[in-house]
Amino acid sequence: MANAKETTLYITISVIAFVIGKIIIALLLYKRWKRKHTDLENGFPVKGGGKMVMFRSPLLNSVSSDLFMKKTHKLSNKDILGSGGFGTVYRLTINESTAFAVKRLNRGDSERDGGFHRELESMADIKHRNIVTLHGYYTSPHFNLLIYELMPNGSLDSFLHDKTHVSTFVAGTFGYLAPGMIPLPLFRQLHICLLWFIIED
Ligand SMILES: Nc1ncnc2c1ncn2[C@@H]1O[C@H](COP(=O)(O)OP(=O)(O)OP(=O)(O)O)[C@@H](O)[C@H]1O
Repeated sequence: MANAKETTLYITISVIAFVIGKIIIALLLYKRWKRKHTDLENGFPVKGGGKMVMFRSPLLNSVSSDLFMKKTHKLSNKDILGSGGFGTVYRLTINESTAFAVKRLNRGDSERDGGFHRELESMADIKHRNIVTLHGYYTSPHFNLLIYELMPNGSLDSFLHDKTHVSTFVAGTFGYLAPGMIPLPLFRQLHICLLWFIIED
């Protein structure tokens, strides 16, 4: 009788220990999943654990890195300005008078990391009024950011190839001609001249 009681006790204790063990494992797995899920909300880790470097830029230095990162975490698809070969560019608005273009490059493979370093090296060395200014960068285990001056009118490429812009440009430059009347080769020549002026300047 005593043996039966002892056996029941052992079985009960084992079952309780097994259930508690399972609950602890489930809680740990849930915590891990939740952290991962929250981290990647909007594609930007909430706790980046990264390093932000601001170049001697009065504009970026006027913004604290905490505020900058807080705003960065709120970026979503509606802030996307465009995408390139290596990453996505977002409009980051700090306040009514301050905004940046932030290029996000995901990490994970050497090609992407290499792209970030190449762009950083080349852009950090260049300072020209016709070339967009790199204000700083942010690097973290999940992604890198390049912080650029915002070009509110978009890229030269979209200006030259987007039909709406072309029509506006043509109509503005040759007001006496209807947009559709400019022959393409002439426009191509203007295109080349414009680029030549920019490079020569
Ligand atoms: N400083 C900026 N201000 C405003 N829009 C920008 C800025 N930089 C990039 N963009 C927008 O984001 C798009 C993607 O830019 P990004 O530099 O990533 O690519 P790309 O230069 O077109 O190509 P690649 O990455 O292959 O060099 C551009 O076409 C442009 O519309």
